[in-house]
Amino acid sequence: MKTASGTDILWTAADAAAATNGRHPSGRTPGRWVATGVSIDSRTVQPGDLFVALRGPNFDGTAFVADALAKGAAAAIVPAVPPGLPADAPLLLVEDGLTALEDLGRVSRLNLRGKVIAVTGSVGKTGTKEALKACLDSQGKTYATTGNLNNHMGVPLTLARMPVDSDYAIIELGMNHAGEIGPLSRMVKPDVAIITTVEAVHLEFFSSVEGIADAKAEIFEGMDPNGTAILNRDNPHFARLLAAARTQGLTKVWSFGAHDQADARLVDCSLHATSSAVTADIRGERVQYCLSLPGRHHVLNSLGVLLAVKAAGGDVGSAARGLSQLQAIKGRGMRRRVQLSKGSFTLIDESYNASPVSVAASATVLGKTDPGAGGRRIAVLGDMRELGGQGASLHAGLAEPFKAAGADLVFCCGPLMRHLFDRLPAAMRGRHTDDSASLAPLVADAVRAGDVVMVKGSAGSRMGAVVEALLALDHDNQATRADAPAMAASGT
Ligand SMILES: CC(=O)N[C@H]1[C@@H](OP(=O)(O)OP(=O)(O)OC[C@H]2O[C@@H](n3ccc(=O)[nH]c3=O)[C@H](O)[C@@H]2O)O[C@H](CO)[C@@H](O)[C@@H]1O[C@H](C)C(=O)N[C@@H](C)C(=O)N[C@H](CCC(=O)N[C@@H](CCC[C@@H](N)C(=O)O)C(=O)O)C(=O)O
Ligand SMILES: Nc1ncnc2c1ncn2[C@@H]1O[C@H](COP(=O)(O)OP(=O)(O)OP(=O)(O)O)[C@@H](O)[C@H]1O
Ligand SMILES: C[C@@H](N)C(=O)N[C@H](C)C(=O)O
Repeated sequence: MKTASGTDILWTAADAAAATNGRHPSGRTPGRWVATGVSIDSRTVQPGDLFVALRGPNFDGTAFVADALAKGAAAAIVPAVPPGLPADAPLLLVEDGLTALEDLGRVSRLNLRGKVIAVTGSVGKTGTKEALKACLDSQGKTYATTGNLNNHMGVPLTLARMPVDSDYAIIELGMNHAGEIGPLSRMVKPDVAIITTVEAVHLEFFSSVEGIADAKAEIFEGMDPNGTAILNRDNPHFARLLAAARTQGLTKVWSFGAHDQADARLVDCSLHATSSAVTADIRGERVQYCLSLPGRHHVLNSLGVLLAVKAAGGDVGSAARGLSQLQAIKGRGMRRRVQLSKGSFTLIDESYNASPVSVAASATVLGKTDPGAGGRRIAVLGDMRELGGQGASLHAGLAEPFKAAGADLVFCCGPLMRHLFDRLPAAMRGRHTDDSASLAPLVADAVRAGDVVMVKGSAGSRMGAVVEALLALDHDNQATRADAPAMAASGT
């Protein structure tokens, strides 16, 4: 159903009331409103949204209903009637806001006519989700999780916003504790589920990486036995995940990787500074493509993407062409050329998140990127969070990847990164400070024309401050994307 201007109608008053068991506070019928979006935040609500009031650690969303309606929200779902609203305000009264959001999500999923591809894994969820979207957009109406909305609120919100006539829905599932993915999977009911990889990420609430594998395997819990599980054949936990899929009754378990028994098998690849040329065999179909993101890790993720496209009934050749159009996004590998008074330097912004495996992968990409004349390879690193008792050793262990990558200087901030800093050869040590705010000006002072500067850290380390300080050096404040042009490329 669409509005007169062609926008998808996601919810009518009657459908939302039926889904949530909600009622108008007056006891009358829920009214005649329609919603073209769903929001849980009055600060970003859009005209036509259905605003769902959640209770959080800092606020009670009910307090923002009037604001949401004033901004054009079509209606609000509330656990209590906010004071001061007219008696005919478009409200649905429910027991609990989050439960109502989950109800909307579940009903939306049941009504979907297309295929759902769910993505989890220790790293690469968002990248894989974005790649799937780019691959499937040309093949049918494709809907995907926005950004990183992957938790117990983000996933039902994502489902509640899903147009039910989508041909493909790509839903990201995240966790940092056991028992979180299972309920999300039962809500999402994936037709195809990918586990990108299992690594020491979010270790804090697990006693072992095997525990993380088991938590990721919960993604099978919501699947029908006819669904397809897609696993990383090169990962040491492959056998454990395969066994879990079988226990869940799944018969179709496909794998990807360089392993010679992988269903999507890497045949050949050459890695360059900003892209890779890949030849792969996807269940007997030979494809060659240019992947416009650098690093072997992205090459391996792309095999999982193509296999998922195949499992969802899409066209692999067309999907492979989509992989040449991907662009790294802010905080996740976006490259900028920053113009100084004389010459320029390249900034690789990886400030969104960090874990041992992803920092090591970024070090390799830094190593593949040749500095310009007189330039150096510089890494600027903030603490990797949520690693529990192994944090110190996992930070120190990053010295080897940066040495192997030929990094010239490493700047660090945060108490955990001290362990890496102390492990580096003296010549590689830039500076170490307590936090990103104090490191930012030191890095800005040190950088010079020709340098390649990679900035990475967990979100909580706020490495965006360093990125901002480097962008502020731009001579005319017009730093340009530097994903493809003019970057020096080196072969494998
Ligand atoms: C509920 C919510 O969305 N909160 C966001 C809000 O927080 P804030 O502190 O302002 O308010 P409250 O939560 O107390 O507010 C209650 C509601 O009131 C609304 N509200 C508030 C003020 C106002 O003026 N108007 C309002 O309407 C408010 O929107 C609430 O609905 O804003 C913060 C800043 O923008 C957000 O950070 C906060 O988001 C929370 C943290 C959240 O979890 N949001 C999800 C929708 C989500 O999916 N977020 C993802 C990040 C997911 C993530 O971290 N994933 C992990 C793995 C999962 C781990 C899991 N166990 C977990 O702990 O989450 C991963 O590694 O990927 C995202 O934002 O990207
Ligand atoms: N297979 C992989 N191996 C190692 N690093 C990877 C792999 N896939 C992606 N990465 C790196 O991991 C980091 C996070 O990527 P991405 O945002 O896609 O992961 P994510 O699982 O969505 O993370 P989060 O949920 O914590 O936001 C990036 O630096 C990315 O380059
Ligand atoms: C913010 C969340 N999506 C995340 O990525 N967390 C890890 C710990 C990080 O910030 O590196």
